[in-house]
Amino acid sequence: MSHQDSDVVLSVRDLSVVYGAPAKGRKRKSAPPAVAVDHVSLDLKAGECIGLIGESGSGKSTFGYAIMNLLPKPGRITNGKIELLGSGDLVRLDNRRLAAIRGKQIGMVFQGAQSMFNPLMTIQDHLRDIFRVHGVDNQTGLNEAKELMNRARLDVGRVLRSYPHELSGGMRQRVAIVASVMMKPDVLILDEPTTALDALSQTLVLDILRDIRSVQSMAMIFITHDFAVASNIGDRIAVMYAGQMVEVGPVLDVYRRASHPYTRGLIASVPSLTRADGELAGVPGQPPNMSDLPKGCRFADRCNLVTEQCRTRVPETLTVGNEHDVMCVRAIEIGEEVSVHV
Ligand SMILES: Nc1ncnc2c1ncn2[C@@H]1O[C@H](COP(=O)(O)OP(=O)(O)OP(=O)(O)O)[C@@H](O)[C@H]1O
Repeated sequence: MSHQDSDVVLSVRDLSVVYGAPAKGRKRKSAPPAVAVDHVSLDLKAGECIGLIGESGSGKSTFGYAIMNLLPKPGRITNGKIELLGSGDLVRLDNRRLAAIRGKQIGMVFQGAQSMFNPLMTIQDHLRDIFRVHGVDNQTGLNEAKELMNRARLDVGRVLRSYPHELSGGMRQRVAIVASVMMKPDVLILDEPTTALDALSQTLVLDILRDIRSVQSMAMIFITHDFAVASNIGDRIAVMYAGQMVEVGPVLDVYRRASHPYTRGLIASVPSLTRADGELAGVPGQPPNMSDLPKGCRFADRCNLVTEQCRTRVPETLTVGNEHDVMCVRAIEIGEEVSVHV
């Protein structure tokens, strides 16, 4: 899903990620490899925020880790390109070059970012490490960090002296954000940065991200399973289902004219996203097994608009509006029907 644009900072083309070792010889005893991200393309423009949503297991985190070229084993990129403006194809860079780019040109705040901290080091020690890796003078770096901490409503003096366990989860998350934007990356990937936080801390983190974006131009991919959060922070929404990007478009367009039945289900699930049994309220059923995918559309078994051809034909991506792309054979009629009702 892509629209060539001159101000694109990150261009992902046809990216596939598999968990599992490649087959050796004819007989395979281990489980077949699971395709977690399957031929996904996405362009991120300078300064924009894409809210990337989807159920657990849809491949959102894998997509984020793959962009950083930091996949946990046995994950591996089997296809595609990740072009970062000015740095080339990240898939093909060596580790030394990647280490220099990570943090400086492209940053990531991980799911449960608290684990990024060494319990034996103060926050100031952590920051010093970052300055050292990127060759930044200690005092200059510290001044920059202090300003960002103020923006993140953190008590600078106390936080710098503290060990990670002395801070609350929300404070650690805010420090993680400060640490990841300190080098002013062009792109920041945030993997569920608000999931483990209470409602107040969630709102604060979203406000802080907005505030930081207003002073330093930075494109973001904000991964979440929550449509409301994605539409609150995002300029565009990207919806992943079973390793594929099934709908991408500007927030308002997707909201008003959701054209994939899965996206419609996600919207119908807001605000009570999941039921007690873990199913999405608006989308009954479970995603397919990623090691044994169906032949046609991956959503067919859960789709209330399924037709015979959906079970045999892999859907193409259709453009239903300006920068609004949908992977469903019925996207155009579904979009028209929805817009009549809003
Ligand atoms: N380290 C791993 N080893 C094997 N399979 C994995 C590994 N990590 C993820 N997977 C598989 O890849 C698929 C995508 O997982 P991923 O964590 O990227 O999804 P997600 O949308 O980020 O889910 P969540 O919202 O729960 O984080 C799933 O089928 C998952 O089981």
